[in-house]
Amino acid sequence: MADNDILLEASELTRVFDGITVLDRFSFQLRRGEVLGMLGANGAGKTTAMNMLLGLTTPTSGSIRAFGMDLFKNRVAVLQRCNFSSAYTNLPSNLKVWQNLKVFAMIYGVKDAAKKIDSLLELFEITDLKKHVTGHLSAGESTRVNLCKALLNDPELLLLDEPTASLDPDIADKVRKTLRKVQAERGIGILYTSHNMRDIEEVCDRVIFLHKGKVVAEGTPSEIVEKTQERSLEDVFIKIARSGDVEEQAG
Ligand SMILES: Nc1ncnc2c1ncn2[C@@H]1O[C@H](COP(=O)(O)OP(=O)(O)OP(=O)(O)O)[C@@H](O)[C@H]1O
Repeated sequence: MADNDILLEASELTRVFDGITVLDRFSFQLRRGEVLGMLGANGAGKTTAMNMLLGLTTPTSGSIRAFGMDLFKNRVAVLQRCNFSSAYTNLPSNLKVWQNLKVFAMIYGVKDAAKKIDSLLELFEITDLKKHVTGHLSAGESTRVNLCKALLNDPELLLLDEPTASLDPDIADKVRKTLRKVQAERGIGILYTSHNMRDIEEVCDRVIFLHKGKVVAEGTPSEIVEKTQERSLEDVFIKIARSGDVEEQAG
């Protein structure tokens, strides 16, 4: 595979907080056009890893390369080509939805921002929320506004932290399909966390399971289920969360 197919590469990322290792030699590669799921129980280290990949937390050791560049030495150049959305981060609450998106569009230097904002609101079926005050939105509405924000700069690399966490099943289904469509059309690489295994099976090409900061299983969702001889990805998740590992069965 050509090196420029690798959008993001974490090598031996380790983070120690107060003497406790919360990320332990975590390595992975994310390729252009791939959706990689990062799974693990509460406290497994996913948010710590996401924060490092956004340049917000420094690793105790290890390195991150994005688009072939060292993240910490080329933070601005890297972050211009990325974006991020989380169910748990809020946009400024006093602005209307379009004002918020306009501010981000200006920060990102988006050309023809009004048209871009309208097309993204339409994509996530929230055009009717354009003039609503952001702080008055429901959790699911504000999640979709956040996703609009995350696509404003046409990122090549997208970090999504539980993007469907607050969505009802109908909207979650639509959002998954929309994300998959946009991702396939534009060849975006996505790192995706979720506690919803349906989400993961539908959206992710490949997954990594973290337990106490260590990678304990890796592969396509169906490969992992087959190798571990569990009944479903959800069963694999529960097994790892409770016993810390899954045995891979031979043959
Ligand atoms: N700044 C910090 N100082 C000390 N400990 C921290 C800090 N940030 C995270 N931790 C610890 O690191 C571990 C991993 O936390 P992290 O938030 O990365 O887990 P997570 O996999 O995202 O969990 P969840 O699914 O609950 O969001 C936890 O035990 C947490 O308490």
